[in-house]
Amino acid sequence: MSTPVIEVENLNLTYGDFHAVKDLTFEVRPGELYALLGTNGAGKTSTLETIEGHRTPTSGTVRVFGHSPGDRKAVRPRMGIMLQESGFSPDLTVRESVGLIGTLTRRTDDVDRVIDVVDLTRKAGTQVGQLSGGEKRRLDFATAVYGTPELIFLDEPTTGLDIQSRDDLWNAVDRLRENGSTVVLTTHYLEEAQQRADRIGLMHQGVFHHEGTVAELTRTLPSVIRFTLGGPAPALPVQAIVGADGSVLVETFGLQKDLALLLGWAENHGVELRDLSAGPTRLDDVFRAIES
Ligand SMILES: Nc1ncnc2c1ncn2[C@@H]1O[C@H](COP(=O)(O)OP(=O)(O)OP(=O)(O)O)[C@@H](O)[C@H]1O
Repeated sequence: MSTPVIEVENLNLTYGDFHAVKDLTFEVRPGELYALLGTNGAGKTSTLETIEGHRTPTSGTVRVFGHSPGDRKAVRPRMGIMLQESGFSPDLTVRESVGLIGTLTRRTDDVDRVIDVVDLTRKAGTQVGQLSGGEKRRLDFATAVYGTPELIFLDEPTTGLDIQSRDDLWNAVDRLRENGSTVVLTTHYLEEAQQRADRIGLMHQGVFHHEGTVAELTRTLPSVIRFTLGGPAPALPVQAIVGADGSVLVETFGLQKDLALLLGWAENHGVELRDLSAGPTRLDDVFRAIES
């Protein structure tokens, strides 16, 4: 098996008396998209900052490409970090800011190519202070694109982006992955993680509540069928929770069988199942199960 890009072993981080990350162990493999998710204050940022070399572990070890993250020369040029706020100077233009990424990371790329990938060509001469929120976010993304780094950190990359910009960003991420980049993602948009992550580490209060593929995470929970009844209807053929507004929720470990029963019942009685949806448990439900 190939060497992991990131290896975290028994990582502990404390702030004074507060134990923020507790004996965390995981690895990220080459080419993977790994999503680090969790409740507020779970310890995701603390963990990422340690991997990025900005924070020293209280105990435990972290290796990136087999090196300590503190070994800046060996590690820094190989990783692109899109923070929630990159802190580009408001007085610099987009082109000057993108050029700075090359200087800081010691990676090489064509500045105009990068500006084109993040769709800021029309704003290349505009000062950062005059960009909209979404345009600033796209400029932040340039830090991950510049020089096609082998390892990319995306910290809530799509927050504040409209749908078109979001799709563009994910297309650009797909291209980086085709070039072999490994991606570590944090997001509060669980659908994005569910659709794109190879594996997910779900943190809560400093430890992993779950770790594995999306399928592994959701397998332990029942599938869900939802629909709404427009009016009075005969007794349902399966166990369900029926709301006062006619909304129906069926939780089942036999999705195909129960769905067939419901469709047959609706057909026989001429009942319309409005807004019908059926599928495996979503990550949102896994989160709700943790928090409750
Ligand atoms: N510098 C610090 N000093 C003291 N406590 C801190 C410090 N940084 C973080 N913490 C605490 O450590 C815990 C983990 O914080 P962290 O920012 O890693 O969580 P997170 O999972 O990124 O949360 P969120 O989703 O809310 O951003 C929190 O309870 C936070 O209050």
